[in-house]
Amino acid sequence: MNEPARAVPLRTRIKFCGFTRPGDVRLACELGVDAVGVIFAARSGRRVDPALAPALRAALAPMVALVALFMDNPEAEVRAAIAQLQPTLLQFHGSEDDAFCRRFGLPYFKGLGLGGTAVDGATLRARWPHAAGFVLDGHAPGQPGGSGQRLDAAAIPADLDWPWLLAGGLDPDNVGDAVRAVRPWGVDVAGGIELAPGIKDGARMRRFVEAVRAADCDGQTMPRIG
Ligand SMILES: O=C(O)c1ccccc1N[C@@H]1O[C@H](COP(=O)(O)O)[C@@H](O)[C@H]1O
Repeated sequence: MNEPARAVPLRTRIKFCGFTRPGDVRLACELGVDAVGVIFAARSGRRVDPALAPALRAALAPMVALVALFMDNPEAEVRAAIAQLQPTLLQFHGSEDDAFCRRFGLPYFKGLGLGGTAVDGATLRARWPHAAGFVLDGHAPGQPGGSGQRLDAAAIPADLDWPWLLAGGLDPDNVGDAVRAVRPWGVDVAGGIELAPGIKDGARMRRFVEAVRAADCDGQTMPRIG
């Protein structure tokens, strides 16, 4: 008899965010991450000038997603950044509504600070019905991400039946336990793999990926086919 489908993902997706150097992008791709993020939010120490974006894109390996991150940027800025970076996905981390997020014709993730709040998955899906996924961060609503604040597992909407990334204060030493505890669809990290804002640390990137893959192997059973 077939075993029921598991809600637990067999492989946790990994997004590394806040790249400013092509060499760091190249190494992240070699380490096997699913996505690399470039930040255009004004309130970020990792903000990239759109003129530097083509060099980051050129460093990307085939089959790795490229994410452009915004936080309440004017539409013209979003369009200019998209033209330079040519991302595969957008991430909006401010007060953007669904109509704004979808007007660029690319799939988007909505980033949300859930610190000190309770929200259910049905509400998120109703507010951003075209979101390809959500990034759930530990900082307070309205604040920029990349703050290093952990997300309380109790704040994760139990009914969210859509791709979502766990974010906020993850690093190579805590990500394995975080994955085992909440089994997110994916994880998203900026500060925990850096030497300084926007300057990635190769050893930390490698240890982060290894910790996620080790957690993926724990307690997982492959679904039986046929
Ligand atoms: O990283 C930033 O500077 C940033 C600024 C504004 C909005 C979002 C931002 N980053 C996002 O937050 C997560 C978690 O960051 P951290 O690991 O806690 O440092 C990061 O991956 C981005 O998606």
